[in-house]
Amino acid sequence: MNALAIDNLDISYGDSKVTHGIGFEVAEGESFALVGESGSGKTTVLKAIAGMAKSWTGSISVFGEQRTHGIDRAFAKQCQMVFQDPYGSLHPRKTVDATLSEPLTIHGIGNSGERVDEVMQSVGLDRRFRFRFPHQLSGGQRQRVAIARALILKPRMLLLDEPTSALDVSVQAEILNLLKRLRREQGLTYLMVTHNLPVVSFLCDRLAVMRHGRVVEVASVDQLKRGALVDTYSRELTRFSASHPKT
Ligand SMILES: Nc1ncnc2c1ncn2[C@@H]1O[C@H](COP(=O)(O)OP(=O)(O)OP(=O)(O)O)[C@@H](O)[C@H]1O
Repeated sequence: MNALAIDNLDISYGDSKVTHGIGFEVAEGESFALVGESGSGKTTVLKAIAGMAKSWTGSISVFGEQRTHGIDRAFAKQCQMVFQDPYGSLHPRKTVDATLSEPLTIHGIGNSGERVDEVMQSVGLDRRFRFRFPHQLSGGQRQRVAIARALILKPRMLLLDEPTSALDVSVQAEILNLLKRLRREQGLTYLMVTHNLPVVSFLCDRLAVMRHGRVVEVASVDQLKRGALVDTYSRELTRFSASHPKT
């Protein structure tokens, strides 16, 4: 079964249509990247899947279930989103413990103490951080908390919106290694938005290149590494990335 199947997806903000006939599929256990120029609609696609962009037509199916236009509990247990900026996405007045316990309370799951302990361990957060607030953590630690929050309900898929781009370069590799390990250990499926093609090569199996709200090419990471993308814009993007490796 596919983890995700998107077909003919048009997403709008008000009168402005942002994506046009988007379609791609992500297999269970696969790591799939959305790349392309700024404003091409990559984050908007993640938001529509997550129920945060409500005006769309077409079809979005997650583990065989058609998505509705909102956020529902059954979906939240299957699929969670991790945002770019861990500081902005964590409540400043909630401790790590409160942040991680909240989804369990909402879903009526007991055993909260043990589950929080277990998830903190799985993302490499020491116990001593459990009752700290976001401002008492480093950027990398905050992103570990955000990933832990996404994992606490044991979802099968993560939507990752540039999960390392707000972090110091020295911390980016740690978080990428963590995401790679978690995927292997938990059999997770990833759909990740990034500008960084080396990140795609490191963490993904396939990618879709987006431009002006359309998918212009779907390719394997092997093709990317061999410089064998075929679309003119995709080739420009890889050339640009090779000459500007840090962008
Ligand atoms: N909440 C919103 N209301 C209105 N327009 C929006 C909203 N969010 C995004 N847009 C517009 O939708 C288009 C796509 O934005 P989106 O953030 O999906 O692009 P992106 O490819 O993820 O860009 P980036 O790589 O810079 O993050 C842009 O023109 C953007 O200005």
